[in-house]
Amino acid sequence: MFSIYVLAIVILSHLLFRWIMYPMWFSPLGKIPNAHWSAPFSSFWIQWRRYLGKEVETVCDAIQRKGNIVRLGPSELLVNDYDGGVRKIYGGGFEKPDWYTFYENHGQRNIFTSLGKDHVPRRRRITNVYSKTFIQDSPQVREILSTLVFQRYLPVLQNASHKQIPFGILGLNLAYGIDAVGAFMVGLPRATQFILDVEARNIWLDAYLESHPSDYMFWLLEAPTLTRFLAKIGLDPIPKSVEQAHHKLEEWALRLTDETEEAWNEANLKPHSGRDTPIVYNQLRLAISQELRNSGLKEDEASLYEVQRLELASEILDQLVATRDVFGITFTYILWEISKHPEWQEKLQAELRSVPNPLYLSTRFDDTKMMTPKQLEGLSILQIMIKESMRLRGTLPVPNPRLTPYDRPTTIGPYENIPGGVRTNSFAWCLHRDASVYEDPDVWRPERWIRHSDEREEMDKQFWAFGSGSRLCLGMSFAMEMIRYAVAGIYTNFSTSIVDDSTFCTNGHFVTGLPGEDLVLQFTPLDPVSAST
Ligand code: HEM
Repeated sequence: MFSIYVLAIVILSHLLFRWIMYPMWFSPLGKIPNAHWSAPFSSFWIQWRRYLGKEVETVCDAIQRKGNIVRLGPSELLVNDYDGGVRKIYGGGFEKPDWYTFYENHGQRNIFTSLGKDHVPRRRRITNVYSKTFIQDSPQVREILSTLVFQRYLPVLQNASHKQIPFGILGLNLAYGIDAVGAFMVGLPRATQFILDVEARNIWLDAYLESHPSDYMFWLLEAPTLTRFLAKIGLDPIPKSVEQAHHKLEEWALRLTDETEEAWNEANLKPHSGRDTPIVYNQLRLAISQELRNSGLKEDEASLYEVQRLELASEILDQLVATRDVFGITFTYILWEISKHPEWQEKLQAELRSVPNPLYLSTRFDDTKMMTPKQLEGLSILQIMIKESMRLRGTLPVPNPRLTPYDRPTTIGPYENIPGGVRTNSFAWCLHRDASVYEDPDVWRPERWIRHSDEREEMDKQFWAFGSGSRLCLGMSFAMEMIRYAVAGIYTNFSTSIVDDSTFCTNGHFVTGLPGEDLVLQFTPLDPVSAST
């Protein structure tokens, strides 16, 4: 009898030490302030907040109360200290967790989801065509952007402005991003034409929304293993329609890949010209062929191995999904801010119309005389207005999770000996609202980017709209080029004012492109006399 009591006491003491005392006082994470009293013992609290869709406000509140490095769960941290943590975590190549697996297509990893040693060679296949130098010097990119902005996108706005009807801009902006990135990847003739074809656009966007369902993203991102297990025992929390919609997009991407492969083969006989060139596909395809040859496999140039075909399709779909996820929404936020600030809008218009070759929208528009990317980038008012808008709302407020390395203890800020496998989370949203770096962080103030000073250097360093380190956004330079040309095209030719933003940006609401969300603007043509000269 006595020995049973002793055994029970030993077990209880062990459990008490293992699950309460160790995580609270003895673990290296024990020194880090807790966002919630239960954080050392359980992830329930933070996961529940995520489940309720309140992650961002929860972490903002935790930073206010507890500082820039906070414990969210037994093995999970929030890191909002750039020099003490973010730089090391993202610059040091800390691994991505299971969170990203959801973004695989065809069961194949892509650049975004690749892990460990698989990442660098994948990214290297196409980094050169996504580099700023390539994009700014490429005549094909220029042709693509001039076709999309001046022959498709702006005429839609011109039409609305002639009829004096307010225009809901979000759908058009989503379409612009997908059409442009698609044209860059697979060539203009094969890319989508969603700017013009609203019906096809809506079918694709609906399939996207069904396959990325906001009501179930918690399960898909935060609990993929549990979700798979529940599905196996017949308790799948995710409706079948989600997988079906994803499958539909995968089939679509595969068809696009096959069409581009056909064009690739034909181009061996008759090379592509200009904007018809599938720039990214060519690059990927050449790299994959080379890898096949290096591995000793004999490749028949005309037929891709099935795995490579799926890999190409996975990459193409992922980059279009990345564009859908962030580009159109970010671009719409920029137009929203510019529309809210008429005094800055006027400064922008004056700058854009004072250059030697303004981007006037006229039937005589000649893209060979179009402002060059470098000229555009040199327009300071344009630059600072875009940057300030992206500081406030650059992208979806996601945690960009990483894992501390297993092969060595890690130091984050003043906290040493953090073991391997601890999840860290950092949000551009919070870094951009750090009052010690950005004075009055909630205020849209482009002039903060004008002065060159130590403060400006700090602000640039902490500007994290595109992430940092080895997993910096691959599409950053292309996205910035798309934004600059479209914003410049709009404000050379129109003024914008807000008609209705009640479904776009309300307090505590993050736009994801759901039906019902929109930004309705009035486009007023600017001085038609000079616009037709
Ligand atoms: C304004 C538009 C955009 C913003 C704000 C943005 C933001 C980001 C951010 C913050 C990351 C890092 C995510 C992480 O580490 O978890 C990222 C990665 C990535 N983005 Fe973008 N992005 C934009 C447009 C695009 C476009 C147009 C493409 C199309 C090619 C793209 C492709 C990617 C890819 C492939 C990655 C993964 C890179 C890697 O893991 O090596 N993004 N983006």
